[in-house]
Amino acid sequence: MDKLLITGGKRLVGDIKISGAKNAALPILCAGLLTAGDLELTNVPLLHDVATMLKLLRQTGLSVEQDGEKVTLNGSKIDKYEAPYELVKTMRASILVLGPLLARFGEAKVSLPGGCAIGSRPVDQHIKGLQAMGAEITIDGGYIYAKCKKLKGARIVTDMITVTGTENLLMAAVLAEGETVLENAAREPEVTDLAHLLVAMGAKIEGIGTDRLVIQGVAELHGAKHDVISDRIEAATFLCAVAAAGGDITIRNTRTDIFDVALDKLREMGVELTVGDNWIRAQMDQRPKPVTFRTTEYPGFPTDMQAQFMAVNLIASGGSRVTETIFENRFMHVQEMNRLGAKISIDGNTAYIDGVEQLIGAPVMATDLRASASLVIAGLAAKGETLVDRIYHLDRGYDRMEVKLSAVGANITRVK
Ligand SMILES: CC(=O)N[C@H]1[C@@H](OP(=O)(O)OP(=O)(O)OC[C@H]2O[C@@H](n3ccc(=O)[nH]c3=O)[C@H](O)[C@@H]2O)O[C@H](CO)[C@@H](O)[C@@H]1O
Ligand SMILES: C=C(OP(=O)(O)O)C(=O)O
Repeated sequence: MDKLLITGGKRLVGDIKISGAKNAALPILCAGLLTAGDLELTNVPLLHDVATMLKLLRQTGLSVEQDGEKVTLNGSKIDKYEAPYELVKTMRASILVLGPLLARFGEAKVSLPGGCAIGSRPVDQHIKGLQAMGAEITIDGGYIYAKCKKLKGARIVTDMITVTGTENLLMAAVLAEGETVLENAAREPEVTDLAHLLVAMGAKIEGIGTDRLVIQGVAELHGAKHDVISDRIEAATFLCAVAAAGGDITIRNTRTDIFDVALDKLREMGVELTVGDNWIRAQMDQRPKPVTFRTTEYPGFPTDMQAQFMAVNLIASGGSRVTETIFENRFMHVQEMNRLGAKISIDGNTAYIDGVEQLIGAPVMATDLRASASLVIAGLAAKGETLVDRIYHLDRGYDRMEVKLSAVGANITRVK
């Protein structure tokens, strides 16, 4: 099993190119199920989750051609409407085939994703929405069986804001008969990116970027070309790395308008930011100042950046509070951080961090994707060697993180 060996204490200097967003690429690849035409996608990140999604989509009969970050899909020969447990268990986003398969082919059999390290993560809202559109849904043997000759538009109010729930229902609604209104829709930039692709395929969607999406179903969708939005979570992760380790880096191929809250927090930490049209320069030459925050849905502070910002707080010049409101178990990194000499205590969904002057390297274990990233950041700031185990979590969502970090001067290598 691969591990990352980090010798901390190096300043980070240079340029890093940000990849396409995992959380946009995954639903967008599933949109290939909605049309018999060609979808030509660029800026598709080279991630394990993308490879898993392509494997899953190939099993349905979808044709996939991949040339680096360019992926062309053709859905004219799909004849299997299933997502098996073996693939779904490794990637929850597999649930995103449910809406498109049901909408275009009238049936789908998708394994229930189950929980994961960060929480129980039910998909009841996906099911409730599809039922409102007329789908007959049964659960048997760990699988969701969904049937409906033709989905019908409906007004759907989800109990909470759900990102993949909104995406699944959006992809179902574009081929449903009549009007669907999705109230309480997620506004994450990745949802918006999917909506723009669907419009390019001929879908009729109003309210893109708001919490009320109004969709007029169309009989069929055609092919389209689309450049996947850049990954704001990857971008923020590297900015946190420089906040913790110090240095002067410029991230490129990034959007600068979709993570204001994170940029504000970085400034509060003492990072000097210069923002261009598609780049951000971050300079840090002081001990970080502590920042207190609570995670919420977009445009609030993203749960997917919680662990990385906590990693910077570990060495801040004072105390901070981090409150997680989206997932019930997203503090698995805390015990590992404490092994590096951090001082964190947890009370309910709030972590209290007492900044220490210096972390000391140690072997640590990654428990989920962003926890892994946070341990890498802590390792870059720590004195001595940190060995991060179970980095298959990291590879799910970061394109060769150690290569990008080495290129800006980090002492980090992948070991077997
Ligand atoms: C592939 C992808 O895009 N993953 C992102 C997506 O996950 P995902 O779409 O799974 O997360 P959701 O937005 O659905 O989850 C938000 C909250 O709603 C709950 N919930 C959700 C659906 C449902 O049917 N019932 C229910 O109770 C969840 O357990 C969680 O507590 O959004 C999360 C929140 O920004 C991010 O951390 C993930 O990186
Ligand atoms: C939680 C995440 O992803 P997923 O929903 O794919 O598990 C994440 O990207 O941090």
